[in-house]
Amino acid sequence: MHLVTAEEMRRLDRHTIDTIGLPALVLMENAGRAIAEAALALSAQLELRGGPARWLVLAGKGNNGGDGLVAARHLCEAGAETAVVYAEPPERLTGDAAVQRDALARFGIAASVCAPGAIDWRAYDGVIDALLGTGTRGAPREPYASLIREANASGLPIVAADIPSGLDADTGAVHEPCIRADRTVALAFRKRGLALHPGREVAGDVSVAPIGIPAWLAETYGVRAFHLDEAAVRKRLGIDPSLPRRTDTHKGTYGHVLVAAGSLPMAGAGLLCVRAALRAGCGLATWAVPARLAEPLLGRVPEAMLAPLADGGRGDWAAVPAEALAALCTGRSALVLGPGLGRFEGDSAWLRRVWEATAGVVPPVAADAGTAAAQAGDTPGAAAAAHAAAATTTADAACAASVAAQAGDTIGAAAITHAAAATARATTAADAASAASAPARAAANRSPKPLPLVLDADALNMLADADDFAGWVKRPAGAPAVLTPHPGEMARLLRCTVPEVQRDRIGAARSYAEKHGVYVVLKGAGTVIATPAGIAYVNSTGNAGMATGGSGDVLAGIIGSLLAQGWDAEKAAAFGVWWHGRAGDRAAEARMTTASLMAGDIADYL
Ligand SMILES: NC(=O)C1=CN([C@@H]2O[C@H](COP(=O)(O)OP(=O)(O)OC[C@H]3O[C@@H](n4cnc5c(N)ncnc54)[C@H](OP(=O)(O)O)[C@@H]3O)[C@@H](O)[C@H]2O)[C@H](O)CC1
Ligand SMILES: [K+]
Repeated sequence: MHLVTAEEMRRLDRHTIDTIGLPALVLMENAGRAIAEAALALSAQLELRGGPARWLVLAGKGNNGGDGLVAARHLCEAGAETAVVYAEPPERLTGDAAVQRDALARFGIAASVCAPGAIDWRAYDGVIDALLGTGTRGAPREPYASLIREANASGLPIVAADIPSGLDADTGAVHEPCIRADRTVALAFRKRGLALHPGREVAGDVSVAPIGIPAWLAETYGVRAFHLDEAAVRKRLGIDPSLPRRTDTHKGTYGHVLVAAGSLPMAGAGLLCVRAALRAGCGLATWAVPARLAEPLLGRVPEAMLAPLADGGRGDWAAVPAEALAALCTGRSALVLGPGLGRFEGDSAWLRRVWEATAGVVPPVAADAGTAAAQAGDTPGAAAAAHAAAATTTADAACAASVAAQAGDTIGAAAITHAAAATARATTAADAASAASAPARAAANRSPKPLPLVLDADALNMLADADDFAGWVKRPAGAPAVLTPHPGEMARLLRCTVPEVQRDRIGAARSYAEKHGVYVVLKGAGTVIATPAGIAYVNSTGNAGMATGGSGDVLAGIIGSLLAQGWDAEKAAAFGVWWHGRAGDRAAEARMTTASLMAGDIADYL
């Protein structure tokens, strides 16, 4: 379940040898035996030509090579025809690997030294790659490089010891050349590079073999990266993926998510997000949209409620005050903001007001009436009043009234209805404001209730453009922020390049999460989830068919829905990502090719 770096592995290795007292040769013996067992299991599946399986072990000069030599012995004992090719003259082997070299010679196993082009690959049924392990630095040099190329070209099944030779154990970067394994037997712990792309593609089926290093040692040494598979979902996150429910529950038990998403050219983003949120189990979902979109969207998701926000007839968010959205948050249990939102003038400051309102801070409002109400501590009232002040049409003022009403704020609603009437009488915006301000000012003294927030898509670009993010209010424990950037958005947030993000995805997500106290979901193959406490998960589910428009909107809806159901952010983000990938895999299985996958299919297979 843990994902370790080469350096962490060395420390765990040393502790086991020096403090626990298991000799390194014991670890190597266990390692080699596990590799041999994996090879034998693979032979059992292969259609061999009748006789015993013929295995070729490629051995480097380090301990990875030593593991291979042990595997050769066990294969031989199990009746397989086994030969060893050393990448370097065997006298260069030292320490435990040299012990194994000598034992191998006395065992009577055929061994030769590599001469590029001299191996008759047709004489074997499979290859054990024990050339390079966690001691690799940079791209394989000769003669390792030639052996790797020949092994790949042989078409024989390859079992890699610990990692495929040529793979960067820490980052998942694949050097040229790199072994393309059918199976990898990771020793003691899965190395990070086996979970991260592109390393994951060259590793084949990965299994983790216990070799005598206790799993708890990883915790002691502060290993805080995890492979997110079903075992981790169950054991580490403590989640039963069938999400059983108590019978004596009702829709109110499962939270109410508010999705603020969609604009004229991208209304579908909101549609996907809301549908996914409902499929992910929230009791209620409200979809806030620019008012112009409301009518065409009526009935498209009959299970969700629509909350039209006065938009001056534009069909986008440019004229929607942040306070109007903040007002809608009252009575909701999570907000998803961003899918299909678009960009507009002053949007970073707009986002800050939503951020602060959802963090429990009274947002500063533009209009006098709003300011007065805000000073009275009445956010929905303030928002409604500000909204009304900004309203220039009867329709917008009426829309503001509906916002206040939906927020459950009857005083604010009354204020706005008042304002709407004022506007309808063709009075000025100032009249509307003053009509609104009195009742709003009289509103009860109460602080806005903080709620969890998911920021996706353009909301992330707004955040990236905010020069003052470090100064934004820190979110209280019950109102975490989950950010779901793709690598481009992550690069903008970190002010670096996409290749820099991709070179160290765990580091990128983790550094931003720790610095800003947020949860980061860095999307892409092997999605990384990072927490403010420095814990990171690398997801194991999903497929390339999910690289399609709307897939991220579905994910944001799932995470928002889980947050609305009261899940803590680490579980909501990690399980949400795993479930999203799992649904994508199930959807792909139902089609002829992953290429046919559409984002809506993912929501359908939740
Ligand atoms: N996990 C455990 O506790 C155990 C792991 N075992 C296995 O040991 C390896 C790590 O072994 P190590 O000896 O540290 O390293 P390698 O075998 O990977 O590499 C050895 C030498 O290879 C040379 N090297 C490094 N980079 C390159 C390169 N790019 N091209 C060619 N050669 C390279 C380097 O020698 P130099 O002379 O060049 O410095 C290395 O010394 C681990 O992966 C497990 O398989 C134990 O067997 C059991 C316990
Ligand atoms: K290897």
